[in-house]
Amino acid sequence: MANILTITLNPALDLSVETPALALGEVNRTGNTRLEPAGKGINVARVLARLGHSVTVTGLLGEANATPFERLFAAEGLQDSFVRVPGLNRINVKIAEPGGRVTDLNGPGFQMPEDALERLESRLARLLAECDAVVIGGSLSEGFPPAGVAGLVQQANRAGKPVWLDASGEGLKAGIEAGPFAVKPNTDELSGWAGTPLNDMAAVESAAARLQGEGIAHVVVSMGPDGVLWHSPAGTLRSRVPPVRVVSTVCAGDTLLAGMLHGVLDQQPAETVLQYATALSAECVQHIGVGDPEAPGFPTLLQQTRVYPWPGDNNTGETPL
Ligand SMILES: Nc1ncnc2c1ncn2[C@@H]1O[C@H](COP(=O)(O)OP(=O)(O)OP(=O)(O)O)[C@@H](O)[C@H]1O
Ligand SMILES: O=P(O)(O)OC[C@@]1(O)O[C@H](CO)[C@@H](O)[C@@H]1O
Repeated sequence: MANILTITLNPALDLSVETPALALGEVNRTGNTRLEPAGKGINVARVLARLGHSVTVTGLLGEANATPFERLFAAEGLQDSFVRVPGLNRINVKIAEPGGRVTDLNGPGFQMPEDALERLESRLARLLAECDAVVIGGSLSEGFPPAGVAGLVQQANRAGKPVWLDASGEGLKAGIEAGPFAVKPNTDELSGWAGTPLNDMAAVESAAARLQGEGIAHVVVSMGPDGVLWHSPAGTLRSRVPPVRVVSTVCAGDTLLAGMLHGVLDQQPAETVLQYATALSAECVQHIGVGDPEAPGFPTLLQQTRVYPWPGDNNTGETPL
């Protein structure tokens, strides 16, 4: 198993709320609610640890409400190497309605202190020497320069460590220019990068190919209920998820990324990698929180997840392997 470093620049406490159909402007009586330390890099770390990897979490962590994060890291066996900064980590609200509609209310996060990036870079100098791969996930806290993401990617590249990037907006653009090993945009993020709407598979495919043309080995496009399109050096594959009862799609992209990284590091056949990671993300959407490879229903989901070469023999991509 591998040593993996995940970087979260803007952690969050996720307040997940399951509610009957939301009535805006009314008092809504909710069902299950949960407050849990999160943020993309931390979510990815939790899945990787469940898959047996040794994981160090770093980035910037607001010290004013760090305690629940520290408890989670201890409980999940994650090595805590976060740089503490003054202020509060944001609270992100996730409203999950019947039928699987999720509304995210994501806050801006703490104001980044001037010396924080430098402190993080010097922390990374040591951490990079000890890891096999790096994940950079999520948005940037207030004042964090997008060029800082590029700097982190370059630092990892210089250390010879593959970077898996799951950012958005300007952070994603800057990170891509620095040449990560892999990126995992969802369709909206890919569309933002490409500067064009992606209304069908042909448009998604062509934007993903352009992105890979920037010198990125692996482009993993997550397409919600439409599965995944994966451009790798070995070719292009598409996966489709089995029908599942969706409770919350939050963390599905992080679970997918963790599953992909797990399989690629393990040098498994590409079809196996994508099938496993897609099935794990489908497991994730059936409950609040990250995907669970030990869930009783997971073997069935794995069996039902289809992987196809893209485009397929008949140019529809629908020929199962
Ligand atoms: N409604 C759904 N039904 C089944 N599987 C789903 C559904 N939504 C997402 N998934 C699975 O999870 C993967 C990741 O989902 P998505 O594309 O929504 O990621 P994301 O937007 O990055 O998510 P997040 O940022 O909340 O982690 C999809 O590629 C798919 O395999
Ligand atoms: O605001 P960002 O950093 O883009 O996304 C943050 C976030 O929505 O991503 C995770 C799900 O992927 C959640 O745990 C968290 O609240």
